[in-house]
Amino acid sequence: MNDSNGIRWGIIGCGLIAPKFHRSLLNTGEGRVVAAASKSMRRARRLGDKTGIPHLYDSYSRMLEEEDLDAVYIATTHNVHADHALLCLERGIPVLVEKPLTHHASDAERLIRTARARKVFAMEAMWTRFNPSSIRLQQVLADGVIGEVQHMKAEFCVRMPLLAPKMMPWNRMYSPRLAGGALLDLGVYLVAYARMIFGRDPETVESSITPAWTGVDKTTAARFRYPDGAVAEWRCSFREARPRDVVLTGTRGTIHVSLFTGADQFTISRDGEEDSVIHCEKSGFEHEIREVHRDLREGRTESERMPLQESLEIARTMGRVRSSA
Ligand SMILES: NC(=O)C1=CN([C@@H]2O[C@H](COP(=O)(O)OP(=O)(O)OC[C@H]3O[C@@H](n4cnc5c(N)ncnc54)[C@H](OP(=O)(O)O)[C@@H]3O)[C@@H](O)[C@H]2O)C=CC1
Ligand SMILES: O=C1CO[C@H](CO)[C@@H](O)[C@@H]1O
Repeated sequence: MNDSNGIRWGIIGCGLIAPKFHRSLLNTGEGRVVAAASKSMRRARRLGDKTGIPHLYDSYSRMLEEEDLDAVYIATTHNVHADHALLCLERGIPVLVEKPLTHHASDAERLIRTARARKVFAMEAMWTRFNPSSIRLQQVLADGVIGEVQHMKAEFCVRMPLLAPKMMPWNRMYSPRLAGGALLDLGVYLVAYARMIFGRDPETVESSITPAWTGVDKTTAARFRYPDGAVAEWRCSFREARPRDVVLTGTRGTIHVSLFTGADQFTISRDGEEDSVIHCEKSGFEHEIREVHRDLREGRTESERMPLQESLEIARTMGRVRSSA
């Protein structure tokens, strides 16, 4: 499936995140990006100049036809993730699809049906789940260090200007056409986090949404209730620069986790004890990329840590957040 230089990746979508994926892949030492495609040759060349990716295309399909790729990283806007993943899956090419897997749950169903029918690997790039700190946190929770988790409070805020970046006609973040908005861009991490912590879908969903003038949400807040009485409350926003934290409260203590900045550690607090800081290996895309490589080498068509069914449930829960506001 790969040559002596490792797994051969292609990239669809030559925007901001593409060079980070390229760099992280090189850091794994397990593969390289051999081709990248954009709707615009100018954007493809700009990425090529930055990264040295050898083959650049202004057509996604032409790249898929002409290149011998082991996997494709889908890094386009949320509205077209499903279409671009399907372009690959229908040709039998595995995909790592940037979050959120799709805009609507119905598109996720379509994508998953095709991946399963063709027996081709597909995964949502929920990279935070593969960070060593997330894996360690799950072990700590499973060991009952803070007892049963009763409450999750999470915020992910990133201040986003409404101005269009130079190369784009309109900033994707605020565009309804491109499936922008804080929920799809940031809130998806928190919905996925709640799914990881509580291991199931919420029984009830309450939400409130503050729209930007463009129509997409600039802030979304929600409360999830679970059948055993546990509650997850979270908020995501393009209006504020911070916070980006999670606090888990269990029957025997609390855990503070930083999302993104400082995500390499978490702090456990228990009554009558000194706080203990658990330090973990550095976070980054490298962990999810290595996991994809392992899955591909071992012939799996889904990730055990980020299965497609879970991505579908996350997409459905985001639909419930939108409809309950
Ligand atoms: N994991 C992480 O930490 C991050 C993940 N992401 C995710 O990665 C994906 C891409 O994000 P990012 O790179 O920031 O996005 P960009 O705004 O940089 O755009 C990515 C690509 O989408 C297409 N696109 C963007 N704007 C427009 C437009 N106005 N009209 C038509 N096409 C457009 C272009 O594709 P083309 O070049 O093919 O024409 C562009 O290269 C998203 O799913 C996002 O959520 C983003 C940032 C961080
Ligand atoms: O996934 C993401 C992580 O954080 C970014 C901001 O810093 C977001 O915009 C992005 O889509």
